[in-house]
Amino acid sequence: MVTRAGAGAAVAATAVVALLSAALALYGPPLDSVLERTFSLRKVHSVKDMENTLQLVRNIIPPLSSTTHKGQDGRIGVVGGCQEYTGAPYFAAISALKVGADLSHVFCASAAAPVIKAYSPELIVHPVLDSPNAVHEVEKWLPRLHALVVGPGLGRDDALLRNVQGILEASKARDIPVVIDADGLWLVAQQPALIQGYQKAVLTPNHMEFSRLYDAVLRGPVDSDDRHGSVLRLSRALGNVTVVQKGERDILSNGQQVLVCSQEGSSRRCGGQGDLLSGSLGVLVHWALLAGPEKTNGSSPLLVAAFGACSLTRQCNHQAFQKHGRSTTTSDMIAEVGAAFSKLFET
Ligand SMILES: NC(=O)C1=CN([C@@H]2O[C@H](COP(=O)(O)OP(=O)(O)OC[C@H]3O[C@@H](n4cnc5c(N)ncnc54)[C@H](O)[C@@H]3O)[C@@H](O)[C@H]2O)[C@@H](O)CC1
Ligand SMILES: Nc1ncnc2c1ncn2[C@@H]1O[C@H](COP(=O)(O)OP(=O)(O)OP(=O)(O)O)[C@@H](O)[C@H]1O
Ligand SMILES: [Mg+2]
Repeated sequence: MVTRAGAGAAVAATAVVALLSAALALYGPPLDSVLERTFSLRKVHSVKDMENTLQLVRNIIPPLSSTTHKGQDGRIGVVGGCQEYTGAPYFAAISALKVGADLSHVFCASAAAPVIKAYSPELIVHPVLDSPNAVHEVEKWLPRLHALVVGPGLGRDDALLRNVQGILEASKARDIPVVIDADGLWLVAQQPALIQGYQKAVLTPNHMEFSRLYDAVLRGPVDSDDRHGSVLRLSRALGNVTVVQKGERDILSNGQQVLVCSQEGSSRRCGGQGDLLSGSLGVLVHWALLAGPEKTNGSSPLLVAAFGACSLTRQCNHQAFQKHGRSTTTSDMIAEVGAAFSKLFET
């Protein structure tokens, strides 16, 4: 952990922490009161809160043990990858493995499959997403998967999106946690009802994806002076689905709590960093739900998982930038996952 490691101010990480107890009603108290309490707490407790939230992340990480069998620490599926985009699903799926999942599957369009297979012998790649039986082909794997990451490199082809809609519906019916990113968010912006109220969904929009979703769900533009309120409002409007708005600081909310992650990264903004985040989050969501709220001290397991994935991605970015500067790419960041994970979580 950075502060304990003595890096002190070199790493600015801030979590604005849990505001309200689990006893809150579904839609919680008025927005203003949540935000007011968020910021008054934050002024006083930011560094302590950061440390406390990272401790909650540590609590959900399963210990390595000689008695666990292959698969127990996570079988993750990434739904994405088309003719244009093969890097994004690879980055997400390999990140899940590097964080500690045992098996990582990619369900992609047929044109993307040989390319993704050639990047890595470690991934299990299914060329099914553009098949007429796509939903069935993915559905038969669902009982063996702990979490899905939907959207990296998916593209916006209507036929593929229709199949992904079916896959999302099948996943919800089985109560499988889903992280929705990239073009998966495009689909959700067209049909918010797809994830409305699904408590095991986490959305990870970047700046543009957030604006699009906000506009689709709340029928108005984002107030750029009020990012925290905007994230809280979107989460509530979606029925308390967890939302992670990525940016200079990552803002996370489940409509009841707001967390802020400003773990020090770098100024390098190469493509693919968000894929590292969503792939890592797939594993952490599984671990957090397995651990349950007693390990997260009453905080939402999904929020704790999301805070962990944001901190880890930013720490990877920081470490890679120290070595490679302007030439840093997402592959350099993935090479840092092990060391970044140890630094943040294995103290
Ligand atoms: N190597 C690959 O295969 C990669 C593929 N990717 C895929 O590319 C597809 C499209 O993703 P995009 O992220 O481009 O989505 P969008 O097509 O919604 O575009 C986002 C746009 O927002 C802009 N933007 C980002 N942050 C901004 C900010 N703070 N202020 C203003 N503008 C901002 C970006 O420049 C980009 O043009 C997805 O399927 C995604 O997964 C990306 O993940 C990158 C890597
Ligand atoms: N201005 C910034 N300063 C520091 N970190 C940032 C900044 N913007 C984004 N990040 C971090 O970069 C990571 C990816 O966020 P980004 O907004 O680039 O996602 P994305 O556009 O979905 O990426 P991708 O190219 O993979 O699709 C997140 O961990 C986020 O915290
Ligand atoms: Mg993205």
